[in-house]
Amino acid sequence: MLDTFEILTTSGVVLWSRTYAPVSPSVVNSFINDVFIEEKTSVAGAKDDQSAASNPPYKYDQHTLRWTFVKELGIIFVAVYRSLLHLSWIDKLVDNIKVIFVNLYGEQLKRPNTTIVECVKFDEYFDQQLQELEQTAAKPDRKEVRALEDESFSAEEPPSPPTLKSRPHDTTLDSSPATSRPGTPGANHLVVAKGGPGGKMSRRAKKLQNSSSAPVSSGDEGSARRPKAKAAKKGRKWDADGMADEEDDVQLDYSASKAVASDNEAETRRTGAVEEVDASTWGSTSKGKFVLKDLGDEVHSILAEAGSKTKTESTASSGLVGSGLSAIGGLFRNVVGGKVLTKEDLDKAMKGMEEHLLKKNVAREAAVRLCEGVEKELVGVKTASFESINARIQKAMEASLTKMLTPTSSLDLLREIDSVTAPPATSLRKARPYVMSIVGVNGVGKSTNLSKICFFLLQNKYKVLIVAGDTFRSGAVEQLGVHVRNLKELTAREGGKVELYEKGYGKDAAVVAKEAVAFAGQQNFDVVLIDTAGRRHNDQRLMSSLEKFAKFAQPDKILMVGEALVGTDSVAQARNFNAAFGSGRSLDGFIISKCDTVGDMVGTLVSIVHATNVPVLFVGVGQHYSDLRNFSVKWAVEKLLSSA
Ligand SMILES: Nc1nc2c(ncn2[C@@H]2O[C@H](COP(=O)(O)OP(=O)(O)OP(=O)(O)O)[C@@H](O)[C@H]2O)c(=O)[nH]1
Repeated sequence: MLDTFEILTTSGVVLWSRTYAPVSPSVVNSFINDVFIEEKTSVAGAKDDQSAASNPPYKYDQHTLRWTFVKELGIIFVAVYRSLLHLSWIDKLVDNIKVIFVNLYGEQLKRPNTTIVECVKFDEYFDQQLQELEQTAAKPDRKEVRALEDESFSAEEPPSPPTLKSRPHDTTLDSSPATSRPGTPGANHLVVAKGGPGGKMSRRAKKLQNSSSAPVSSGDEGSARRPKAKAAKKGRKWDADGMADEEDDVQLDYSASKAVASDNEAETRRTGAVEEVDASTWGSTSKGKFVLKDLGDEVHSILAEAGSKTKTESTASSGLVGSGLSAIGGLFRNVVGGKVLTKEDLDKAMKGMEEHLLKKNVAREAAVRLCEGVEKELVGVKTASFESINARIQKAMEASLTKMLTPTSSLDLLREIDSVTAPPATSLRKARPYVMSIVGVNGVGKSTNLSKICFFLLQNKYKVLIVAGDTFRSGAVEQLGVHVRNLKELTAREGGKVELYEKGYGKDAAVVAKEAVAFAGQQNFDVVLIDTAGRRHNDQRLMSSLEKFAKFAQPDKILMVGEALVGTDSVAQARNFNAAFGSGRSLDGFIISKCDTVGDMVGTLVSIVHATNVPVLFVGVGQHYSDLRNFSVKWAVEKLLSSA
């Protein structure tokens, strides 16, 4: 969609760029020449904070350029795309990127003798914004399609996932080449030299560098830019006895999957993906440890801060995303101020709120409970004016959601692990490995997210044993083996260590898990991560084996992976898994996977927390090892309350 984005000085020095499709250098050159040198399009009167939408688009050679600039710093932000396309979000992207970049590097660039500004981390911020805005923009299309296909569409249907993107510098989970967006060459993480000898990189030089490393155009840029569809994982069907209805009688032949694995490995080596992992792209150190960072929160707070500075601009016109509370406020226009609110006054508004939550994929029973909480908060409140009612309503909704989603105890995983693997000298407990197991229905992302957690632990230098506890589905052990090989390569230089414990197929998973935990103790592993077979939550027989599993493996933590796009089934899934481990044992947390595919329809996490009172620990936001985030209540509330 977007061909290239550049941040450059008015004299043509590229500070940072991201290229998705080759664009002739003459496009941006002539833009700079016409607009900033010859001033054919006047910028003299342009203000520092002029938004991209206020600047006339520049068109050249079938390309449209949307731009803005910061006069004080002499920096231009320009997005280039094919004129044939209509990118409704492009102005917002340009404006938000300007705000973020200036926030991050503005002060440095203002210093008189600045010679170097490291922009390595800016890739992440850019990706976050691009992904968020693309997803926001994709929503109306989905609705239109649904409206055409089915007039009676209900919010409980899972949304069709938007296209997935590859992050150029991330490590792919499946090791398949990241073809969707050609990677920005490493040198694009500019070391900006301002005034330093030999430090400047001209835009032209930059282009040459880009073109030498960017993939050759196929001549079909449209398709080249479209992410390659990933073959959907085939869900295994179970019969009444808990056996798979296919392949059972077949001699399991893993040669094919092994071939796939080695192909993937070869591809990984060829692309160098695993070589290029950079922990700083997703973790930040805290007391010497990496913590999962919440980029969305950070970006939103940068944007919100910038927005609050611009008092004259309304939230919508400031180009900020995620300003959902005001959208909800609209539901309550029927409420008048200056009176003590009664249940009757609020009835209509509560219905509107319920509908809104249903559209966000929140299960009905959870939506009803949330509305009750808000209503309780508001009945009896005396308000002076409409505005204050509005503010109270927004606050009450936010409070209700926040209360529901906020865990009641600390979820510091690393501290928990340390307390088990290295108990204080005064403790009577002996050091032992920390055991974690992952459960869930088929294909939700158990192995993938287990691997993401492992990557996180390896970044923190833990010694991890991954246990192939899916002794049932053909290929499951080999798939986990591929993850382990990738993780090994990734962390070879980091100091962490990971091994696979596997006993093939057909064995009792509970026994394998127990033996693995004992093995981990003997071999001084810090953490044992046990993968388990996917199972339907309403399959009594398969679910009952979880009780034995919990008894044998004695996990410190049992996490269930739930898909963000699952819909109303999430409540039953969460309840059944939570109850499957026998008396005295239940789930310890959820990982909500595939959040990147649902935009702001993140209601599933509300539904499952409501159903179980078990907290969400992590969210999966993509198909890379680094695409795991700590769950942020603020992030979720913002998404849930944004306009549907
Ligand atoms: N977009 C996206 N895809 C994900 C995410 N997590 C997992 N996936 C994908 O979901 C698919 C299934 O993931 P697996 O980890 O194999 O799922 P599983 O639950 O272990 O599958 P079974 O073992 O068959 O039950 C894979 O294609 C993953 O790449 C995520 O956060 N975002």
